[in-house]
Amino acid sequence: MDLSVIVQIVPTIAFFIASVLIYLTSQAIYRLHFSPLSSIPGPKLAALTYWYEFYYDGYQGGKYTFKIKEFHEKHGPIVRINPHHVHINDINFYDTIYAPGGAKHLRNKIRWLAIDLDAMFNTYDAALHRKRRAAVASPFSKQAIRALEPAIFEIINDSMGRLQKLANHVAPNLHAWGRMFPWVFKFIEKIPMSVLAVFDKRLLGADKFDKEIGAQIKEVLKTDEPHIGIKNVFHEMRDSKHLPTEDKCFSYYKSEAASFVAAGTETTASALTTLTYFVLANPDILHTLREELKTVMPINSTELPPTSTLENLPYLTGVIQEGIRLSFSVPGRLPRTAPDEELVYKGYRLPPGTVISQSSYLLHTDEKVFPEAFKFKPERWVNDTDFHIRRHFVAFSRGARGCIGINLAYAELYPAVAALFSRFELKLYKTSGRDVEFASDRFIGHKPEGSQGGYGHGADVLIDREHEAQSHEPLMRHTLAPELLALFKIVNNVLDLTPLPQLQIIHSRKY
Ligand code: HEM
Repeated sequence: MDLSVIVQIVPTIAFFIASVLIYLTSQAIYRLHFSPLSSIPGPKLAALTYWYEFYYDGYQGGKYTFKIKEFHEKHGPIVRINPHHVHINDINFYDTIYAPGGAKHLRNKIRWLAIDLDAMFNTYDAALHRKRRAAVASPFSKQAIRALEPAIFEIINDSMGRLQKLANHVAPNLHAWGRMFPWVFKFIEKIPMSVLAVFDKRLLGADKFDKEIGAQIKEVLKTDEPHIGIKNVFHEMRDSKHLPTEDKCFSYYKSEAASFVAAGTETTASALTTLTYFVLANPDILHTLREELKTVMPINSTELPPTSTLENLPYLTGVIQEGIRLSFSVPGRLPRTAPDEELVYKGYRLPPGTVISQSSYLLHTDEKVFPEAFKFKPERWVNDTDFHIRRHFVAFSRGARGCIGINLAYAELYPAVAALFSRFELKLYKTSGRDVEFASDRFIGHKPEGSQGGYGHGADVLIDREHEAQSHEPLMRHTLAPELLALFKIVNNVLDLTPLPQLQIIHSRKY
């Protein structure tokens, strides 16, 4: 290059570098010394740059939640975890953030979350969210879910029957590649599933789901007339007076269906597999559970008592609560902002717009509330007569953005657990506590790399018949949860679609 050109561009480059340095230095000084959050305790590096959070969550893979726990141990109940985000670990301040009355506090973008469907879950505008949620509130109400009980039982009985039948057959153990590369979904969303299925036969299930769901939606969209008879969620949305007209379309319904599948399967399934592991790993727990179940249902019977009866069983309730608590389905920060309000926590002023969160992982492993927190102890719920630990239980979050599927989750779990442990004698096979351990927070809690849960969603619980360890082929790769969602007619065949936790039954016999 001509020397005169170099002489000309050097000052420009120097100016550019100097400007960047001045900008970064002034930003650093501001963040550390002048930001309204500068007095909040926490590591200086976290206050200085987002790269700190990214290092743990992006580079190390979902590890920041564990680091945040360490920050709290060192700095107390309030810490600054990035330049604009304050994390609090105090149940007494939980409702102030999440359930302040109405939808005053907005959900902030969940960092590193790959899925960005235009559905209720990802709606950040409070007014729009209210309308979208109101449109589906009724089918998720306790009353509506109760009305589905016969259908839920039918599906559970069907699943148990298939479990029995499948016990002597061998099925392939599929590993969806989406497990390893969740971001791929961002791209594949744009490509028709039928095209993708040509390249990966494992996506044939997804293609089938895509077509079925598409056909259902088209059918619903054929007319504007209110639906008579049993409604599915699409009828509910179409007939809703709350849902904005522009949402009453094919693409929105499809996004919402995908969001329900994502939010409703992995979470419930993870609770079911986690509790299955712990119950089978602890013969005393299994024994106590069965003894209690015997009081309301004959062993070996396909008749299930009403869910309301099962809900009154204290030990079964304890088993389910511990399963949900220790599955760490949604373990991390659920960021909120208070756009028009200054919040004050223990004298620390958090100006309007500050991103604030708490994490269920921290609250659910607080030794003062849950002694021996990582142990599966159903009795802690039985003895919770003063509702002390129930008050600290936030697996479903709270408030206007709390889980809409909570009633469905319990309506699935109670009869499923009752049926599973009263009808089958099961034994763990090649499964240890590590396979259900929470190792990485990717919005959904993931299991350790190399475990049965894989470095991805959910956990596999391998179950074996007591004395027949010679043939250990996995026979079943799903939990009941996805099937139960079919009740809403939004999912017909998700079993081969999603990288779901696998309940692999080697063999089972009647108990
Ligand atoms: C054990 C099972 C489940 C757990 C632990 C769980 C947990 C959660 C949590 C923590 C949230 C976020 C709330 C927030 O940001 O404050 C959430 C939201 C949501 N859940 Fe669940 N969930 C479960 C089952 C289900 C089921 C069965 C469905 C049924 C489709 C479902 C559908 C949803 C939806 C649609 C949202 C978004 C709500 C909104 O943005 O208004 N969940 N869930």
